[in-house]
Order: sequence, then structure tokens, then C-alpha cells
Amino acid sequence: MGREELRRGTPVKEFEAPIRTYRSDAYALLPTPRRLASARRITVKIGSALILDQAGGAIREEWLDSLADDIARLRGRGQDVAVVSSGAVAIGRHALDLHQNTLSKTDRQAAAAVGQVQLARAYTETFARHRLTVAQILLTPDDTTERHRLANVSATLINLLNFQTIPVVNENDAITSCGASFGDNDRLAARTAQLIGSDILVLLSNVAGLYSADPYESSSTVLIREVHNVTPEIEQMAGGARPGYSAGGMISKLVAARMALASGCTMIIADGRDTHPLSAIDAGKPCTWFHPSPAAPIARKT
Ligand SMILES: Nc1ncnc2c1ncn2[C@@H]1O[C@H](COP(=O)(O)OP(=O)(O)O)[C@@H](O)[C@H]1O
Ligand SMILES: N[C@@H](CCC(=O)OP(=O)(O)O)C(=O)O
Repeated sequence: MGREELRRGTPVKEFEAPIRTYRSDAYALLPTPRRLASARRITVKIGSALILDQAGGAIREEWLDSLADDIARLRGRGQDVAVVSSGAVAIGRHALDLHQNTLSKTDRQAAAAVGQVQLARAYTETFARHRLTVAQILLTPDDTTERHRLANVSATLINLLNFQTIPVVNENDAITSCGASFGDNDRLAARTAQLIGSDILVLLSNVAGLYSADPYESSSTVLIREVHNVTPEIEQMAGGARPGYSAGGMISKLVAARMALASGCTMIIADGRDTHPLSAIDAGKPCTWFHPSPAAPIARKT
């Protein structure tokens, strides 16, 4: 998908439409919170580059254990957490020895089918150490655009949270095709956050947040710490992803930010490369906070 296409959101524009929010009243009353502890419900998105050792193709188990430790700590203090995880295609292509830069549609689907099983197993095993149960949800774009399916997905996810499980969401890449897919998981994460009424959406990435320009391409960039409105000036800062397993780059994260903010959900882009990335946010490690306007949709309890 081209840069302009991504920025405009085509062909996935409909996913950006704001939907009813279930944000908790308590959170809505807080003045611009900057700690995860202030949220009742959190969605955490993990990019392919974090879950996978790109050179060897193995799942980064020590890192994943540390993420699970962090999430278990949030659960322990009564917060609901849903995970949106990328990585199926990247893991599966290693398993199938598909090392060419571009995969055909069918090879990508095969890689996703193989990789998703391994991804789910890794999450199941790491959360089992904390006696937490993982529930897998694989979505296609239609599941989040058709009204009755949307309500169904939302109800399923909220029920799973009420059972105190950790839903792990991904696109159903084994059956979606490029023409009708989310394309990247940033928008899927924003959609998931809307569906469960997250107070905070955390996008863990391979950069500390939104910089004034791509830090991998320019040496004189500064980290933007606070964003209150995704203006054209902010959008101009964002570039695409570097070659590798990731998709979307900063452009798709800003699309996700617009979606989240429209539903009254705070969004964070934070560096997830080191272990215990959520503890680092709580400890004040620099990242980018996107704050919804106080006039964002009225919250209500579930
Ligand atoms: N203004 C910017 N600030 C930070 N990163 C940027 C910016 N513009 C482009 N990027 C790129 O976006 C990448 C993060 O997006 P992506 O690779 O899709 O991550 P993920 O796999 O976590 O979704 C960074 O590695 C960086 O190269
Ligand atoms: N759904 C795909 C992930 C696509 C994607 O958005 O990747 P990333 O940019 O690393 O978050 C997969 O599981 O491989």
C-alpha cells in the first residue's frame, strides 16, 4: 500500500469511523493521565519486529516473558488487558523457508496459518506461568465493519475480559487477501481498543515514539512527547516502515491515533525493544502520549 493510500486510509477508510465508546467514567474524569495505572482497560499492540528475532526467526521468549510479567502485574491490580499481536507471517515464513522479500498472496496466507499456531502457543505458555488463560480472536475487516458482526466481536471480547482471560487478537491473515485486509495491525489495535472501550491503547514499537522525522533516516530529530490533535503538521512528520517484517510505519500509527482519540481513548507509542516495556512506561520512560479532547465521546460503564 502506498504512502498516500495509507495516509488516506483507502481501501480501509471505513475502519476509521468512530464507534460507540465504553470508556470508563472514572478514567474520563482524570486530568490528562500519564500513567497506565490510571486506566481500567488497556489494549497493548505488539509489532512483528518485537516478537521475533529477525535474524534467526525465533520468537523472543525472554522478552515475551517480560511482557507477560508486566501484563500479569496490570491484571493483578484489577486492570483488563487485551493484546493485539503481529508476527504470524514473520514467524511462518521462517518455518516454511520463505526468505524472498515479497511473498505471493498464497505463500503469505500459508505463512500466516503456520505462524499463528506458534504465536498462540507462545502466548499461552508465557501467560500460563501466571495462571492466566489466553483466548485467541482472529478477525477479518468485515468483522469490524458490518454492524451485527461488530456487536458480536465486541460482546465476545468483553465477555472474555470478564472471564479474566487475556484476549490475543490478530488479523486472520490465512484467509484475508491484500485487497481486503487491515494491512497492518495498528488500525486493528485501534479498532479493538474501541470495541472493548479501552481507556489506553499502547502501541509497542521499535522506536521511542513519534519523532519530528524518521529517526532512522535523520540525525536531527526530536521525540514528540505530547500530542493533543493529529494535525496535518503532525502527519507530515510520519514516514512508512523500514524494509523488514513490519508494515505501515508511523503513518499507520497516526491513523490509529485518530481512531483512538475519536473514541476518547488515550494512545501511547512507546519503545518495546527492551524487556518489561510496560513497566518502563509506568516508570516514566520517554514516549509519545496522544490525548483525546475532553469533548470526546461520553463514557459509560460496562
Ligand atoms: N516520524 C517518525 N517517528 C518515528 N518513527 C518513524 C517516523 N517516520 C517513520 N518512522 C518509522 O516507523 C517505524 C515504526 O513502524 P513499524 O516499523 O511499522 O513498527 P511496528 O512493527 O512496531 O508496527 C520506525 O522504525 C521508523 O523507521
Ligand atoms: N497480521 C500480521 C501483522 C501485520 C503488521 O501489522 O505487522 P506490524 O507492522 O509488525 O505490526 C501478522 O500477524 O503477521
